[in-house]
Amino acid sequence: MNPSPATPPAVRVENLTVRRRRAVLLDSLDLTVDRGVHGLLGPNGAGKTTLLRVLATVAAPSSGTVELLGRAPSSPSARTAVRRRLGYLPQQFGHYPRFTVRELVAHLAWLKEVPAARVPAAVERAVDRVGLADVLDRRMRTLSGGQVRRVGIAQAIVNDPELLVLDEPTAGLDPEHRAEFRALLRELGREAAVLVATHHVDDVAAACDRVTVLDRGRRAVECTPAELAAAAGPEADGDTPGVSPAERGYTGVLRRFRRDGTVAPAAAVPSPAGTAAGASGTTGATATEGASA
Ligand SMILES: Nc1ncnc2c1ncn2[C@@H]1O[C@H](COP(=O)(O)OP(=O)(O)OP(=O)(O)O)[C@@H](O)[C@H]1O
Repeated sequence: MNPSPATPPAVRVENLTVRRRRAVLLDSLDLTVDRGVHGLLGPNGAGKTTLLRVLATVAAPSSGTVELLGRAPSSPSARTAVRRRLGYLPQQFGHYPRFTVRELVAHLAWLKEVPAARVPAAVERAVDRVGLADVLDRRMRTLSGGQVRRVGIAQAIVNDPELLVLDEPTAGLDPEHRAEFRALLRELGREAAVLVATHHVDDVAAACDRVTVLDRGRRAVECTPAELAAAAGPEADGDTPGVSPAERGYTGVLRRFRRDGTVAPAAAVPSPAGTAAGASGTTGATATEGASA
């Protein structure tokens, strides 16, 4: 019997560098992402959006290797093939204010070449999954900012993508819908590779299997949320009230990375049971190298 060929990772990035004029936005980055939810953390300007734009095939790398769903998106036909299997919520989700929610999501489904007969049901399912079934036939211009963001998530998942790239999906969402979105993220991660950039460290702790912390275009660490929570070290702010273990771990990792230029994987590993900040699906592995309308 022939063994089945190994499935390539959804994302394989090696030595990725992105330069714009004289600035280095991403510096020799390595990243491998498989099925599950992978969080991307980092301060303003760290390069999260730049990385996600490359992974969504809307920005080109200056150098390095990028493979998405097993192929390099280096030709127009390869990019089209990848985009059919990709979902992307950009940081700025542009839309047509006069379209209804149904029309907008259907339009995006059409752009992603979802077979016409499947579009109506796919639209209703995607909109229902983000909790907007009751505004399906409302015009976009009548929605709140948080509702528009959720339509953005609906259009990203309407084609049941194998690779889902979400840039700050919870920006502007109220606490109830953020909690619902975490549950949706976990559900999506069972079927797809999901990359999510956020400033909500606790969203990562609650919904991600792995996390990468970027700083100034470089990777500070890649680990599980439990390892991040356990990595606070003396650099983080003690037991500041209101600061979660995951947030302390994030701060400690960043400060150590800036001081030493590296964060040893061992620093992120010790994770006695119960110290994780609600991490789900963590494997305990050591830190590894790893269209808007
Ligand atoms: N087209 C461009 N030309 C030059 N510099 C750019 C360009 N786009 C982004 N930058 C710079 O690249 C850096 C990384 O930006 P990026 O938007 O990727 O960061 P980010 O981590 O997503 O930040 P934020 O959390 O604020 O959204 C920033 O310093 C930004 O000013």
